[in-house]
Amino acid sequence: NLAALNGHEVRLWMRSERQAKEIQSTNINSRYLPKCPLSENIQAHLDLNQAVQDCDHLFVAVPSKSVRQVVEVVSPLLPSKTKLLSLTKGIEPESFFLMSQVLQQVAPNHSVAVISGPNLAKEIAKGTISASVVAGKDLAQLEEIKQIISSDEFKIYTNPDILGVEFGGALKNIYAIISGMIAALGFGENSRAMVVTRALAEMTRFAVKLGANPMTLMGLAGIGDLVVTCGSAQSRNYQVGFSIGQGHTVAQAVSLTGETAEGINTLKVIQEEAKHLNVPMPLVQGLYDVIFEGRDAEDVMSNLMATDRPEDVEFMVESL
Ligand SMILES: NC(=O)C1=CN([C@@H]2O[C@H](COP(=O)(O)OP(=O)(O)OC[C@H]3O[C@@H](n4cnc5c(N)ncnc54)[C@H](O)[C@@H]3O)[C@@H](O)[C@H]2O)C=CC1
Ligand SMILES: O=C(CO)COP(=O)(O)O
Repeated sequence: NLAALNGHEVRLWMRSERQAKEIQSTNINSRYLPKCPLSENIQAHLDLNQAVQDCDHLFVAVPSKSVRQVVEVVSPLLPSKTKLLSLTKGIEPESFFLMSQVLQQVAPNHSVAVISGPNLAKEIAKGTISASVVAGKDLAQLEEIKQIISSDEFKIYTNPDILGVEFGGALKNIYAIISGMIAALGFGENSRAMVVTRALAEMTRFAVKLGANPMTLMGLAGIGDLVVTCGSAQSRNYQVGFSIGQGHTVAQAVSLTGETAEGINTLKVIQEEAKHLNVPMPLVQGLYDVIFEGRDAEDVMSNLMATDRPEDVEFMVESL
């Protein structure tokens, strides 16, 4: 919608004929954005071939579990000029690939960039002021993306560190679940602030182990997204955590949101990889114990910090 409001022709590929017809006739997507009239520059298409014909930029915004299968279908249909942008925040379990790595593998002859940051979709659709960070090797592509979706209400920053941007966006969903869970358990604002701070330490520790720049996690894709997702009941991951804290099972909690909550899948992948790489992540392990080992949430959260490292911050910036 941001691109369409800037006058660009936007084609939305949809599987539901009812939803496509609704958007074509009313410019409303009642299933996901019921109160946000969409730009008339958006055309809904059921036919993927039509949707990507002569396409300059392909925005991939499906859940991480679907990215590979969708891009495998669409890749052969793309013109050679098409550049790919991933909006998806997740990690592929089997390969431990980030979304940019999946896209690069499936569409090796196309430029790939990623976008992430504090971006609750409904607020962006309502035009509230937001910002995102884009990362990628093709600097022309980053500039084009800025031109396509920037506005007075939506600012785009750039960062060369694709790993840091993608790990920030994927890992923050785990901590949003914890934040919702402790809110439901009656822990206070101080506890949330401690969780957010220690989450940043864990995310940075892990991302740096995988080659990211620690300073990237101090930006929109790290602390920015962590703050909004851990602090807002609009976050589906926060909602899932809150429901779990109320005593619902994970399956019940996920179905209550009715939308995608990437944090459950990301938790499984990160817990396993952190153990394999010997990266201490007590918050990740604690949530894993609650969700997959059936440990009592209150006990786990109360004892959690006993196992954390004593340093407040680990990545001291050398004197500038
Ligand atoms: N909703 C938000 O506020 C934000 C979401 N994201 C990320 O965007 C990604 C997608 O999540 P949402 O759009 O929020 O989820 P959603 O559950 O709201 O919508 C997912 C969309 O993908 C479609 N879809 C699912 N599987 C598909 C498949 N195999 N083939 C074709 N279409 C398929 C669904 O029909 C639906 O339209 C996630 O990784 C999420 O973290 C990123 C920033 C903000
Ligand atoms: O990524 C998001 C905000 O930046 C959306 O968060 P949820 O997926 O938890 O709703």
